[in-house]
Amino acid sequence: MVTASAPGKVYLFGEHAVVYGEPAVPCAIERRVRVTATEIDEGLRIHANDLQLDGFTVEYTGDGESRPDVDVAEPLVEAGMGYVNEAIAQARDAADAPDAGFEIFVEGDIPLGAGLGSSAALVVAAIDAATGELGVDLAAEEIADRAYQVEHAVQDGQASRADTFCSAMGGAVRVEGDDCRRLEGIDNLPFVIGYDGGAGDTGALVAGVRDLRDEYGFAADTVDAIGDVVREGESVLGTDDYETLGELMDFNHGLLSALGVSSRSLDSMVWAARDADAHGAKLTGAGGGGCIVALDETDDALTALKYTPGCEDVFRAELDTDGVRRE
Ligand SMILES: Nc1ncnc2c1ncn2[C@@H]1O[C@H](COP(=O)(O)OP(=O)(O)O)[C@@H](O)[C@H]1O
Ligand SMILES: C[C@@](O)(CCOP(=O)(O)O)CC(=O)O
Ligand SMILES: [Mg+2]
Repeated sequence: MVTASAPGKVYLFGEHAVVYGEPAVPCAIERRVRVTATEIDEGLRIHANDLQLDGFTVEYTGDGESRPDVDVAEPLVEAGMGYVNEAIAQARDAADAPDAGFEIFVEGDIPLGAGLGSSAALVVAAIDAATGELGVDLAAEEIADRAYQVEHAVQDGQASRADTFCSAMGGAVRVEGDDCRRLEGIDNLPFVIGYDGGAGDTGALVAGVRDLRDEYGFAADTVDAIGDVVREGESVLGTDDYETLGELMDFNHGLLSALGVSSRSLDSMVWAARDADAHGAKLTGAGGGGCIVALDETDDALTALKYTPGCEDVFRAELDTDGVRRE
């Protein structure tokens, strides 16, 4: 039995545009998904108690034939199970053990579908735990690469390497196309997260931006402009110039909003944080619903968000310098 864990992340800058080759800077946070893998004779048995479909907790045998005993639409079940199935396929491939069976337990403290990268953390931890159980130790870079293949497959062929690289390596990272690197010397940034209790469908939101970009030249320009914001932000990263960082986060949110991926509750949390004099605030991840990230070293944004209608939870997120690790 091997247990591995991997962190979630917030995007300081650059989500969505990173799918089209612009740079992005995600930062790993101290919230994790833990996966325990035990080799069994055959098949795949998954216990994912955090995964609630219409109020049911799901347990199922991922052998391609049986399905959860719940009355929900097949596509929902497939979407929910796709990450673990594909991660285990990667682990079998990496360990050259195509027939290895697994019992998998998943649990974590990252809200699902909320822009904090729970999918990447799940896939990274699952690949490490399952290969570890088969006696194979993959380098973090290889886990990142295999986890990217999984997100790419599950998100219908549209994904960047950002979430999976960040989760595997930890810390603040910079991703531009296939060029992935860790950023050294980044101190803990004063991140405050607001969570509306909702979720967005990453695949559908990414597809929406792609369609806008195909239809309108100015939407393509908006994606390019996000890249410009990231490049500008990089020049002050690692300094204590939170004023400029915050201003650029605000700009980044405006551009994401123009691309149609914000929502009323995300906007109202962003404005609550700004009204409380946070340096800046933006949605994080795919959007549609879920989380915003604000930059504020005081308790003002935290307190304001606590009293913001539509904000269900608010917490500080510490930068996690550890990526994937065995527990
Ligand atoms: N703890 C978990 N247990 C089971 N499935 C999980 C868990 N964490 C994440 N997932 C999978 O990842 C999906 C969320 O991924 P995604 O839509 O990309 O949002 P995000 O990565 O921002 O959380 C969930 O719907 C579920 O399929
Ligand atoms: C929108 C995107 O840039 C980030 C998605 O992040 P999350 O799954 O919403 O945490 C997609 C991607 O990079 O693959
Ligand atoms: Mg995700």
